[in-house]
Amino acid sequence: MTRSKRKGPRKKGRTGSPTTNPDDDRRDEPLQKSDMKNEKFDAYYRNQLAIDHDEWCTFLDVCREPLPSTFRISGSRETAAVLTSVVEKTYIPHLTGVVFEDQPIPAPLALPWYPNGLAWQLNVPKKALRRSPEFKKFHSFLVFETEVGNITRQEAVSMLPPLFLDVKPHHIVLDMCAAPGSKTSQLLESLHSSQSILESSIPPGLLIANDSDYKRTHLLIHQTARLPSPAFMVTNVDASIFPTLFLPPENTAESSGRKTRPSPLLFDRILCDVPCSGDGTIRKNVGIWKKWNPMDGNGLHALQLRILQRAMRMLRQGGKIVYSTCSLNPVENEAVVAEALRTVPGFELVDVSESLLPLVRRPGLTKWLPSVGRDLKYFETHEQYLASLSGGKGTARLARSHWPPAEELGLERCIRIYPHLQDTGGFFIAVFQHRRSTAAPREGKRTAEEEPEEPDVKKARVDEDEDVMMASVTEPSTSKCPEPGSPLVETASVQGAQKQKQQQTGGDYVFKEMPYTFVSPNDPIVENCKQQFSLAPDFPSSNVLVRNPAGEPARSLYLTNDLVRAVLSANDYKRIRIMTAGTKIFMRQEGGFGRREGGAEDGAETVPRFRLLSEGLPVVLPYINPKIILDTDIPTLRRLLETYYPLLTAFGEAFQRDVGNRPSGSHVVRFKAGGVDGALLTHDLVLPIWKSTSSVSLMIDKKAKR
Ligand SMILES: C[S@@+](CC[C@H](N)C(=O)[O-])C[C@H]1O[C@@H](n2cnc3c(N)ncnc32)[C@H](O)[C@@H]1O
Repeated sequence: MTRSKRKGPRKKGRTGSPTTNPDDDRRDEPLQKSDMKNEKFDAYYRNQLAIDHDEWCTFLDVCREPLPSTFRISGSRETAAVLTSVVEKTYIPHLTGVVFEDQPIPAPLALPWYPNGLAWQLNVPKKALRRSPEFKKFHSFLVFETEVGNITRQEAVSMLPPLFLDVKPHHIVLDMCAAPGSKTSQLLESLHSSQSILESSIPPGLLIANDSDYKRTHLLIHQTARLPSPAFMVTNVDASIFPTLFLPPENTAESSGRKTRPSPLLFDRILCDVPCSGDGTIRKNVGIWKKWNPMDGNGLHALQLRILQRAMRMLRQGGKIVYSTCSLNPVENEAVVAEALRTVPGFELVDVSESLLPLVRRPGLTKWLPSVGRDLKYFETHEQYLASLSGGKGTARLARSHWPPAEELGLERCIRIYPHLQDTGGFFIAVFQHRRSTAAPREGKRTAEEEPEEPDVKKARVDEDEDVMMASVTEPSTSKCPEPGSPLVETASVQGAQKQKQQQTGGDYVFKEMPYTFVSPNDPIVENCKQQFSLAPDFPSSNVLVRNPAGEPARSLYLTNDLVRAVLSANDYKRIRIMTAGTKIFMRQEGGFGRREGGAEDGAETVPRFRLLSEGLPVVLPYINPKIILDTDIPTLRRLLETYYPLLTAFGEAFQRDVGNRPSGSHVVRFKAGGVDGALLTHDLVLPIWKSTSSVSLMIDKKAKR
């Protein structure tokens, strides 16, 4: 066995991460193929997965092979189309038939089930990728486009849940266990699917991405930063007790001016990509070969179930939930799905056998046998298991729901992806639909009768308490995945429950983030920004917010859409533990003061100057008066990219004149598409600049400049 020479303590867990996620980019230490075996894994799954001996051998062989790299073209629709065509027409012809060190190297392959050819698989040894002249060039292209956010590395199976969720721009979406955010990014792209390369049309819908791990919410924020969205929020709560969110009371004609009660917010789409034992990632996390134990999955069942049940109670009628894991274990998959269907009425599994057709899959299991202990003791029924515990008196670790249900629930509609089917990791997906009641709901309007069984907060609490009790016999005291092979923490999760309660009641419990506060629409700074950029009268000034309790525009101004505004104004930020909301659009320029329009002529009435941020520009652009945008060309862009603060005199006459006529401060420039001296701009590029007395600077970050 090959071991690294690293001394000192081993990394905690399979990946050192609190959970397993196919997209966590850490791999275990290398392991020889001959060491890739685990008798328990073999014995447990050989009979569970309903595949014959030969196929099981192929399954294991593929598990011993490294996982191919996969990536998704993820920019706006136009960028994606341009890049796909570049890959197909420019790179693929050069990468076909390449031989490296006498080995034929396969060309990149479009994943046949991913819509519009936007996802690719690369089965190339690292050495060839870095050293073969053909692949080296392609590698640089991938690295560059990944840096600027047009390409996202993501495991093939991890791309599936968002596809099955089918998010539209008007949907209200919750991603319950979202960090580090690969699927969140995909959901965000769907929410913004109608946006073009230059302008974001603010989607009417909403995406809340949540994770209970505070540190990991920062990964989530970082990962989603390349698609700034006024329709996006990040929260940091335990998904199994995700608080009911409210919308403000409406003053409608029907209520004849009377204030109605706040209404609970129901979701159209919910993703439950729950923490799991992660043995489907064995090709990448080879340490699983050494540490695998069925108790890892047994211990997570209760938490997974509570997260799914909570999602079901927050879904509107007609809405969809995708439940997914990267585990092969039926106890974490079909057993959770079955118990959720049994306990929350009104739901069914969607038959997705005709969706994403080229995807090779296996149906969900209807029979399985849970196993207990390090020596894999199997029990046909829960009763037998209970009887085995010191004459029936021991503490139960497994619940009845670990075993298959007695009733027919359509579990074969679940999807199992095995590594050997199409050279991927292992994965599990179930798509739930909340059945509509016979009183058909009207599209886009959520009325009381459309609400699922449980918008009643009091009832939800009772159910949650029951679930917490159930968790006490089955669940590790932490909500994170146990280290594979580690003994389960079998004590009651009383502390966990107390912590959750504190969190639910908004107690001060370590939540130190600043609140978002809406700025008065007539605030002089907002007014000044509006005047400076000639913003159209319909610019949503009432959706501008800042991050401090006083609502003081001291540093940054953020913009949300109406729905995010509604959620922020009707819910205590501490109760829902808001990490971010909306998009940063303007930022105070240090040392800059401007005279307020209509103020005293002598300049006595001044306000701090704010500049437009590049990440906020696509959101603000539709409101900017086109007349104030400075049109220029590629040589100007080149000069601005090459030099940090080029003097005005360094530019062509026209640009010098146009900029020279403007006051110093923040401005917007459009670089027209076209080609000059071998440089080609395939589309117009609109970017912010800062003009000082004698120089101009492009206000984008270093990475983007590169
Ligand atoms: C499988 S990972 C999610 C991967 C993510 N969906 C993606 O695509 O990048 C599971 C996540 O659940 C989080 N988690 C664990 N317990 C949780 C809980 N009770 N509530 C919310 N999140 C939880 C973990 O911190 C982890 O980030």
